[in-house]
Amino acid sequence: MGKLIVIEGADGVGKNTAALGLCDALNASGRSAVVIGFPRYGETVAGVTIGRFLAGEMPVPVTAEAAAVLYALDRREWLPRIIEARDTHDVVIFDRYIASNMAYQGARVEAAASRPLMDWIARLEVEQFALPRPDLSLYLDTPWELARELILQKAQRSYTDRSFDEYEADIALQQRVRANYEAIVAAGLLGPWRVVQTSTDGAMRPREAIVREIIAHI
Ligand SMILES: Nc1ncnc2c1ncn2[C@@H]1O[C@H](COP(=O)(O)OP(=O)(O)OP(=O)(O)O)[C@@H](O)[C@H]1O
Ligand SMILES: Cc1cn([C@H]2C[C@H](O)[C@@H](COP(=O)(O)O)O2)c(=O)[nH]c1=O
Repeated sequence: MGKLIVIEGADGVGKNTAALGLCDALNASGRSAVVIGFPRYGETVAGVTIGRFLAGEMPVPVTAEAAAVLYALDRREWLPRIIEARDTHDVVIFDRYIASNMAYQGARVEAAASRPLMDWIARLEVEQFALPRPDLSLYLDTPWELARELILQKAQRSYTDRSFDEYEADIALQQRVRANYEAIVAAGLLGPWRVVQTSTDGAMRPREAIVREIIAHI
């Protein structure tokens, strides 16, 4: 049964780039690896709905609880593929997983309700939806000014033509998301966790250096 490795962090911190680089490096070294990213835009009922609300196209407000259930459902709809990937590979790399839901939706409620919502999401996804726990999670720590520049460099997205989607456009939300990730890592929720500093002197480290550090943690 393959190991489950999660790459986490705020928007635009380089998760997808690191996940694909890690996958290539593992495959080149003779271990079979595959990347599964969430949300599954356009591929699940929940993923289609998530794309719509991130694009600002939902006719009704999407509360933190409603969004949390949709993101969890997106993973539950994809669970057979997760199990198949785990059964047929040495390593399954997730580009976002349950901690994304905890950090983001926990940032969309008032401070006192944040930790209870994060704990509720973890129970929903692990206990009710039977999603497997990660073997190791890596938090990519990228300064937010740099992450915003990287978001602008991203290729065209499937779900929106905007430069910043609804969550990316909200700078205060992004700051609370980062604080939540730091709290999740410090408390070891769905851990173990390792933190990877992705930049030096205000610039991104080369992708290969980030991947080497992640492999050392694995
Ligand atoms: N180490 C790096 N050096 C230079 N550019 C990078 C590096 N990592 C990522 N980038 C660039 O930054 C942009 C965002 O990267 P990426 O898509 O990997 O971020 P992400 O965290 O997955 O974003 P999102 O949260 O929005 O899905 C891309 O254009 C990518 O090529
Ligand atoms: C998986 C997942 C994601 N989110 C949030 C985080 C991002 O702002 C968006 C979409 O992710 P992307 O990497 O920019 O494509 O959704 C979330 O709140 N809960 C989740 O489970």
